[in-house]
Amino acid sequence: MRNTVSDIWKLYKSGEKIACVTAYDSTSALLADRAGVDLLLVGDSLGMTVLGHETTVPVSLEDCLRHSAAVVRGSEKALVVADMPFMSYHGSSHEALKNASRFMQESLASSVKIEGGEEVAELVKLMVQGGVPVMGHIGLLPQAVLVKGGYKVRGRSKEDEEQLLKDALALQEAGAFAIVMECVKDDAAQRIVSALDIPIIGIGSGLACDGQVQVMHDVLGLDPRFTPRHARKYLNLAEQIEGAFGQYKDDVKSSSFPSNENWY
Ligand SMILES: Nc1nc(=O)c2c([nH]1)NC[C@@H]1CN(c3ccc(C(=O)N[C@@H](CCC(=O)O)C(=O)O)cc3)CN21
Ligand SMILES: CC(C)C(=O)C(=O)O
Ligand SMILES: [Mg+2]
Repeated sequence: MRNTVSDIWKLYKSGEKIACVTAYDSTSALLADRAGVDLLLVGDSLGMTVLGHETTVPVSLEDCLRHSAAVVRGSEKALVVADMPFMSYHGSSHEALKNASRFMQESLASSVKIEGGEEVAELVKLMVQGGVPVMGHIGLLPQAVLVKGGYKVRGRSKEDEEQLLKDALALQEAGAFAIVMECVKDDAAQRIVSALDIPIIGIGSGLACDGQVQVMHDVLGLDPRFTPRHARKYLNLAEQIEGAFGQYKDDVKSSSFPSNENWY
């Protein structure tokens, strides 16, 4: 039986850390699921990691729906959270709710995630009332990269720390089942985690968080172009894959592939 928000709360209440990684396709979802990862996030980071965009801004609703469906098909146990992409929850609450329901009904995701704090709390409340489990996302908000002028660590000033705490409390009050907290300075992060009664899943926000989320490509060392400081590379897949492709290419060129067990 697939994890529900209750299973995630059980982990939180027992003090067991929640392990979350992004997934974008059914094969990697299957592997992370078998490894026992609690929660799979179909991040709109797929725009950068999979589709080759420079930011997550060009990612469409259709992109996210298709990849979410693939992750659901590949996994059995993990709770699947689908990121709602840029501007898919800003027009009107009517449109936002309609878009959220497509993740639940077409992709069969178990929940959605939206970026923002106080400003999206009312919308979170409406989604939860409609039966959509919602994960919040505070701190560094990649969808705001163009208005912020870059990716900046949050919680460096006292005012910013207060705002982040207000945002977290507003999301909790609105009924979010958990919150991703991205790139928030460690002391601000600790304060927010202590003040909240729902799991805070950190990325680049220190050890106090109730769980951690990382981008799959960063964990696997799959993208030779970029790895943020907050990631730990458990493999250097980029190097291994490039090596394997090179050997394959050489074998084709030299006619050492295929051999008789490879033909019919
Ligand atoms: N592969 C990948 N991993 C991610 O974690 C990730 C994505 N892509 N794409 C979407 C967002 C963007 N993220 C980012 C992007 C840049 C920084 C970055 O440049 N950080 C600086 C610190 C900046 C500061 O000090 O204010 C660093 O040095 O790592 C961090 C997170 C996190 N997300
Ligand atoms: C980095 C995580 C939290 C995310 O939102 C994504 O992968 O899109
Ligand atoms: Mg995202």
